[in-house]
Amino acid sequence: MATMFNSSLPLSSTNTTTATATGRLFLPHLQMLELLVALLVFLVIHSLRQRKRHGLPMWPFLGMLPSLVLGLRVDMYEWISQVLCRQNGTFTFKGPWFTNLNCIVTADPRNLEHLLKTRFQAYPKGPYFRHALRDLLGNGIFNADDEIWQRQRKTASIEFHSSKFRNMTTESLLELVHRRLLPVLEDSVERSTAIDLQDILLRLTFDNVCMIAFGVDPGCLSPGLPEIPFAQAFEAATEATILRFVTPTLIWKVMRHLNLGSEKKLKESIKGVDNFADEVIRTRKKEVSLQTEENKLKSDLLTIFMGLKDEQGLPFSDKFLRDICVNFILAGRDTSSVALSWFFWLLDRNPTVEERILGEICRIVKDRGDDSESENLIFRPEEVKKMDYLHAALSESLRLYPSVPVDHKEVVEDDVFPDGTILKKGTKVVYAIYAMGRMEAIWGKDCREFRPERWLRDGRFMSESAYKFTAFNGGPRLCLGKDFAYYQMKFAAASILYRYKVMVVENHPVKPKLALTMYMQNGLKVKLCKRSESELKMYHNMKY
Ligand code: HEM
Repeated sequence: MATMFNSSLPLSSTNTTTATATGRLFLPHLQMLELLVALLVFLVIHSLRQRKRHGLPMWPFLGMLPSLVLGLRVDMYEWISQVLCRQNGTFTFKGPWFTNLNCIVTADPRNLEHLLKTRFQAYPKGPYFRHALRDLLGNGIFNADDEIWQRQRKTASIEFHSSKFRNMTTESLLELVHRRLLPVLEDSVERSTAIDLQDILLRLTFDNVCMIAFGVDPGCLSPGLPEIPFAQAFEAATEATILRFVTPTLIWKVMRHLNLGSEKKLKESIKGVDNFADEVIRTRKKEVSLQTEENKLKSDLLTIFMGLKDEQGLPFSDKFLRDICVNFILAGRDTSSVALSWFFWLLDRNPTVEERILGEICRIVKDRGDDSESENLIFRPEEVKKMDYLHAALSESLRLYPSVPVDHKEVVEDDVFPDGTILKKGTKVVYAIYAMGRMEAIWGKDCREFRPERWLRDGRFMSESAYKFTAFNGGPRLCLGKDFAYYQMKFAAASILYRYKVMVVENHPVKPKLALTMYMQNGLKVKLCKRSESELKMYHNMKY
């Protein structure tokens, strides 16, 4: 037993020695582990406590990126709106240390007025934005600052307000709506098929803006809805350009140098855009040199800028002419169509608003005093102007679903916002237009309701401050196409609504797409139902 016991002693002593040695070996590891856990707990608590001060948790190295990623997975615009509401309208976003994602995000009308008007010179688009868009937009109005921007703005502004230009825009729209849009819609009724209204409206405005900028009609909105190489190249070029905003600058620059991935696609699609522009410019130059009567009557932007001289008294280069036209196409190609898509979706959910719009249209038609057949009825410009309720409903739709959901600037010297936010030179400023439409502090308790009446006083449309309703930007860079866009949307909407009831296909998923313009991610699938004469008569007699 003793032997057994004794013999077990050395064994047990060996065990103890081994255990002690192992313990000694493990102890530092255990302490390390404890230390790491403690550090982690401290970091989590510290990061989450930062949420109170900054609006979002701040993680070491990653900054606020994890919250942004979560926001992207749900609904980015709603996520920004919630953070801004919590932070009283402004917060500082801190990206990971290795990126250039740091920026100040604001939805405070006082700050908007400050950066868009009062201190306009201190808040240009800035080099970050300009570099990312340079390959596609060159030195065009949308992408220019200072004198280059000012000269284009002045010339284009004079043109946009001339009666010759206004006539051209209204006539080209009338042609497109009556010869192309309505037949395509009628065809869907006859065949009883659902259509993607967003796609059709995008085609309409693309053709329209090309007629305004280049004086040519690419024919996207034609029977059979053909694929047009220029439109496809333009679409691909904008999509590839947007990717630059989510890729670290150094990486997309290397990709461009090596002609890889999205940068390769961008190069190819820009070539497609340039080929089309070069051909149009060459042909127009020939026509201008022949001085034909038809040419003298042309009032598209290309023809107008061709007749002008630069500051040295020389004609503008072909590259500059191309930049001017491409920028206008980008500015006007999808903003109105996307706004109209959200508008028709909102009408589907708010039938009383639709009824009031129809009541207004029918009263205006009744005032004509003639027996215009509803099928062939063409709204006159003075009638479109009288449609105050429709104007209010479109503004309300843009308040909730602005075509440009966020915009941005870069401050060129140290500054302080009216709300006290301190900005260092070079800071990027994002103004959250979508969030502004959903702030109780700006629009009141019913800010999330679709209520066109908020825009009316005694039945007449009353505009809001451009720093509160920022869908068209404000200050010196206010959207140049604003008046035309309202005319275009009102004319197209009234022409459709007067003829058809637009019904969104049941269970069609509607959500915004993450892009520079707020498209509907899955388009807008609708079925149209023709309105009968008796239904229209009922609206003729409606009191509202
Ligand atoms: C619902 C329709 C529209 C909306 C919501 C809208 C909105 C805007 C916004 C937010 C900007 C400022 C963009 C920025 O500077 O970053 C802008 C600028 C501009 N828009 Fe519009 N737009 C619309 C339609 C149009 C149309 C149809 C045209 C032309 C035919 C047009 C021409 C322009 C131009 C040229 C600029 C640049 C102005 C400048 O920088 O001086 N827009 N628009």
